[in-house]
Amino acid sequence: MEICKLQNVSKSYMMGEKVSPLQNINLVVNTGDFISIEGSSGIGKSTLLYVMGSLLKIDEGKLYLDNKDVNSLTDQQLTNLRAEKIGFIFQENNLIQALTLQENLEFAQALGKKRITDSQEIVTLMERLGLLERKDYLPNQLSGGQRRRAMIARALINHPSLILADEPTNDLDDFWANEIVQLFVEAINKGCAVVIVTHNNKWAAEATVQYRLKYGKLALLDK
Ligand SMILES: Nc1ncnc2c1ncn2[C@@H]1O[C@H](COP(=O)(O)OP(=O)(O)OP(=O)(O)O)[C@@H](O)[C@H]1O
Repeated sequence: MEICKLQNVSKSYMMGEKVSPLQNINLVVNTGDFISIEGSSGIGKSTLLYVMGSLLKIDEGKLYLDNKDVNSLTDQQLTNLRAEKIGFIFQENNLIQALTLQENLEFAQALGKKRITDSQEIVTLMERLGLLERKDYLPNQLSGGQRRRAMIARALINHPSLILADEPTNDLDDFWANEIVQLFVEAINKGCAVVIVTHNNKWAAEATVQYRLKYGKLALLDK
């Protein structure tokens, strides 16, 4: 099942000089896909992920999420679609600073498909991510790696159809990075699709489909 499609998508920034990180990009993400996108720093990987999640407006082309042309959706419909179907893992901390880790996850659940909080599910996920003993901590009281895992928990808690993860293994040692990849694989086996952006070849190679972004174009890498 197709969850995200980019059709001839281009995106530029104008800040004095024009930068065009995405030029005529075509990409289809289906349920069950595990896709990695590699590329050097500043090449446009985050831009691509933001575009895929419809968090950045594109200049040209079409974006389809859950088989819907995002241009045909109202802001509210798009907000609901993102909250219900997409789990974002940003490079920057997107946890709510005034809420504890547990409250952050409850808040995320309240915005999700079911719009109910399920404490058992939160406990199970926190346990898996080694965070249970930190459930009452505020985000800024967590270590960098714990905070990264907390951001991943927030993205996974609502069982999204699509996970868009920007450098998800940053701040993590090999043990936890491997655990995160395993969690992604389990989510994929339950019907999710995962797209990770990374400059780490080791974790990129865990994906079943690998792309490299270079000079505005996506190239498929041989496995
Ligand atoms: N809001 C913005 N306004 C102007 N230029 C931007 C903006 N966001 C990104 N850029 C530029 O677009 C290019 C791509 O940035 P992007 O963050 O997508 O790269 P990246 O591959 O994710 O980099 P990194 O691996 O370092 O995180 C960079 O040259 C950056 O300076």
